[in-house]
Amino acid sequence: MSQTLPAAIPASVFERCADAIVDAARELSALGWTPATSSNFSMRVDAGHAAITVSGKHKGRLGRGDIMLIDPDGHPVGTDARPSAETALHTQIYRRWPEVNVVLHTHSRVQSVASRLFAADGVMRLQGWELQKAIAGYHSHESVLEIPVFPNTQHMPELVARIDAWLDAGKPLAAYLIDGHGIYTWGHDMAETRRHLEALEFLLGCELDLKRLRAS
Ligand SMILES: CSC[C@@H](O)[C@@H](O)C(=O)COP(=O)(O)O
Ligand SMILES: [Zn+2]
Repeated sequence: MSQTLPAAIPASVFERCADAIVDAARELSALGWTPATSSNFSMRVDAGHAAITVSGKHKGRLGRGDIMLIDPDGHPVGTDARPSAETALHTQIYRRWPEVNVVLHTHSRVQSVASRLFAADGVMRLQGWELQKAIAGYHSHESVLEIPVFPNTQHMPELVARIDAWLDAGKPLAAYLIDGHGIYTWGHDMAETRRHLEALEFLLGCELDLKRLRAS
């Protein structure tokens, strides 16, 4: 894929973003969280652009050429490559939080099973776990961390509207699950977003273990 950059974006800046995405994708894939071309990743490049994974590639085997530039509406910039099918979820996050610079979406087994198990409640309520403090803004295990589970759909505007409705109701949002699909989380930078994703994977896994043990 060839990427022409707008004059305002130095090649080194785009390449730094692309490399950070490729490295994270490879590591998350090695954990088994991106099976079979699933998952997508992005990073804000400047106020008017984000770098995002192209659609349909195996995320464990990406190169710099598999990362493309989009505008705030998710349209390709300087390339005819096709951005992630879920680009609208990334641009929504950048629109809603100017301080967010990275979005990670994965499909781990734990995330997928948890999304199904808590879909009927519409939310997964986490409380009492020390690791909740790994999520920005949560300072105690006693806090309540709500992870909504939105119904899956191939129609992104529907999903975007549900997420907007949650936020417009004034509810905090650090991540969300999509039923039978996976998780989205975000952060100020790659390190913070990776921390969120790892913490959530751990917390979801603990909740699943508890459910299993209590049922036995
Ligand atoms: C291969 S199934 C997963 C996709 O449908 C989708 O949910 C996903 O995460 C990856 O889509 P992509 O368009 O490659 O970003
Ligand atoms: Zn997905």
